[in-house]
Amino acid sequence: MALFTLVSGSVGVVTLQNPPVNALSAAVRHGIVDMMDKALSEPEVKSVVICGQNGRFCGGADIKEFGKNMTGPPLVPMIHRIESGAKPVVAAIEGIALGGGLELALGCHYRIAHSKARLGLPEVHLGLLPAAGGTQRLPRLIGVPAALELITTGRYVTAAEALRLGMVDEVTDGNTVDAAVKLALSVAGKSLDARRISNYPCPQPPGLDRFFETAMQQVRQSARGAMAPVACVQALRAAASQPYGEGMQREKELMDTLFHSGQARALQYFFFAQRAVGRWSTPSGSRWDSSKPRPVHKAAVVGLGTMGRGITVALAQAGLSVVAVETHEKQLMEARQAVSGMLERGAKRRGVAPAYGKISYSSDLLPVADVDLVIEAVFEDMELKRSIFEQLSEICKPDTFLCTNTSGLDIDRLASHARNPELVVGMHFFAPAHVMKLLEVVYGPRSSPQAVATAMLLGRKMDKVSVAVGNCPGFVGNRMLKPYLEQAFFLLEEGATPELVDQALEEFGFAMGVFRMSDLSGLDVGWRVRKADGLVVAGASTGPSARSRRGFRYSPLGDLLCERGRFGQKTGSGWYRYDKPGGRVAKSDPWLHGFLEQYRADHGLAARRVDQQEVLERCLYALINEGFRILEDGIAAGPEDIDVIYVLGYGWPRHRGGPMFYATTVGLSEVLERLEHHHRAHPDVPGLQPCRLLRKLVASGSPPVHSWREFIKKSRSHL
Ligand SMILES: C[C@H](O)[C@H](C)C(=O)SCCNC(=O)CCNC(=O)[C@H](O)C(C)(C)COP(=O)([O-])OP(=O)([O-])OC[C@H]1O[C@@H](n2cnc3c(N)ncnc32)[C@H](O)[C@@H]1OP(=O)([O-])[O-]
Repeated sequence: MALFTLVSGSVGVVTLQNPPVNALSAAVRHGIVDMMDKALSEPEVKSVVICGQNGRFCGGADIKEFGKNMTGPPLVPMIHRIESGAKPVVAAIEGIALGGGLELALGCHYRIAHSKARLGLPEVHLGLLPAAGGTQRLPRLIGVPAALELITTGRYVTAAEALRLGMVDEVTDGNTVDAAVKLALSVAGKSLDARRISNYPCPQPPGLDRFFETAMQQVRQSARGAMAPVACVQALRAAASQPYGEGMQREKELMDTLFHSGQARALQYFFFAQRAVGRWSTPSGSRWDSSKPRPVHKAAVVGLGTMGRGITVALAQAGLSVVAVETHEKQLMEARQAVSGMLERGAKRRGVAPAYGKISYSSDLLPVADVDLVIEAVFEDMELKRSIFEQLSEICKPDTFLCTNTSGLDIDRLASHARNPELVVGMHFFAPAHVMKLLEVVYGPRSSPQAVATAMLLGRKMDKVSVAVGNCPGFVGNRMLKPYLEQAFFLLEEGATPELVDQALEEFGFAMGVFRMSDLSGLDVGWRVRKADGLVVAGASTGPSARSRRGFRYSPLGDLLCERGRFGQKTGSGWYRYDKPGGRVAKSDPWLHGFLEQYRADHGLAARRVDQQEVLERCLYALINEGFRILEDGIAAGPEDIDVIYVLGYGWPRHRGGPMFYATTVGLSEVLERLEHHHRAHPDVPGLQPCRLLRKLVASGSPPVHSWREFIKKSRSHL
């Protein structure tokens, strides 16, 4: 819908009305066309202002309409009508002008933005490109290099940067609509020839061909198989080398290749999945809309190792007062310096002052007595964490929330060492904690709905995407990682190499394959967990028991490397070798290949050819299968929770939607059939035995992913 009002005697104000973001739904497009017709035809109207209701200009095309038959007036002619009209049109940009919303503004003759507004063309994040003239008008307005960067990254710019780029004509701190009306009054009757962007020549970057070759190379490399960024470069190429009309035709052709693509569906699923996880629920019935969070103004972080430092920075950047505690004086000094550096760099990136004053440091726990919430981030050891929780229970206020950053230890066991177990939840951050968007909020059977709600809201305040998950070993992310890693080890035993496995996973879209990732995070991390689980037998022999644990297949390959001090990048060698300890560039290691051959010989294993398809099936389907078990156990409420965790925390390629969504693109019956195939070949590997929920979904005709939450609720009693 759109509203028309006449103000100051001669300015027609067209207001978009579609809360919460005034998306350009069919109804809104109808409204704009009708109100513009009215404004352009009524003689007393000399100029027009377009604005959005509720202090938001427009969030772009209505993404909810994409999967359906699109009706209503198309955007391109609607915007062309505004641009070619005889009366000046001013866009009053408050809050947001994104995607089709910015394209609408680019069709106007003038743009005024409020100083807090954000502008951008984020279509690439939805697997699309700006298809309402954005790829043709923006480069004509701000130049090809700047337009290319904004459109291929989809990043938002502040009003200040938009002014610097020439994207807007004015920025105001006051009432934007009033300022726009004032401008509209001042330009009424003036010629618009120089204000119609589509008539502008597109400035050519020097060495046009070279420029676009380089751009395409860089975009292909960072896209890792995503189609939309590549199409964006092609559309901008057309803008730089063809007349506007032909460029628009090219933009349409490219959009047609993207709009119905699997990648676009995956990325739009992921857009809504990130919003769905905020509507959390637990098997015990606690829910996001019935659990009232308690405000957290002052927090404490106990343990200032790598994670503790990142969490401290994220809290301070979110505006909280933080007490940062580290009992080792030397570590406290180093942490203080590191935190200051991180604050400074973060502040520079965001154009704000560093929040040094928000943090106070202490070498003992006493100063945490008055905080609202504590996040414990000490070394991953149950005994150490138990003593910290007991001390905190003595020192803290009775209603202080006690949270732990453990990446897999039993939350409820820790809660039993707290005075008020109901105030204990896990807040599992991902390294680097001040950068990674994901937060697993882990509730135990005794965690109160208010504790979960408070941690979820605090995560959002720290600009994280919080996902509520149940308590079990490894929670969701690390629990699914176990069968994924296990299969990778087994494939090495059967003849694969780390290079082959990693290449398959990286071509699938992961930033790093499983073995390069292990070298980065440190092989000793997994080794410690396997030791704690009683799986490691030092100096494993060559007999059959060496490759079996509790009756199931086990590969000691990772343990054997750790026993040789090969922890990965930090020691200069792991699955790959590096120039020096801490080196980042992985190189094939002849020693490792020799070691694998000897290992196979020692265990009577015959190497065979392993192809990329098998790598994907064994590693990804085992991970997905564990995802179904997690849904069956109620540890995650829905597939969106798992997919958001894997994309934001474990590098699953976003343009594949996440593990559970990906299973639907392959086809659940295909995933089931392949798991059965591999389980027949490896009956001693429970990770390959298809989960009952998967069988049930296939038996029910593989219902669409968005219906699984209800399906699981209904069938939980039978599972
Ligand atoms: C032709 C043209 O070239 C092409 C093809 C396009 O234009 S493609 C479209 C391009 N536009 C975008 O990519 C912008 C996407 N939106 C955002 O980035 C953010 O939403 C936001 C605008 C910065 C607000 O953030 P927020 O944190 O304040 O609230 P929220 O929770 O995110 O959103 C609040 C509610 O609004 C819903 N919503 C937001 N944007 C929407 C949109 N464009 N269409 C439909 N619904 C939308 C969202 O699902 C949520 O719903 P619910 O969960 O409550 O039911």
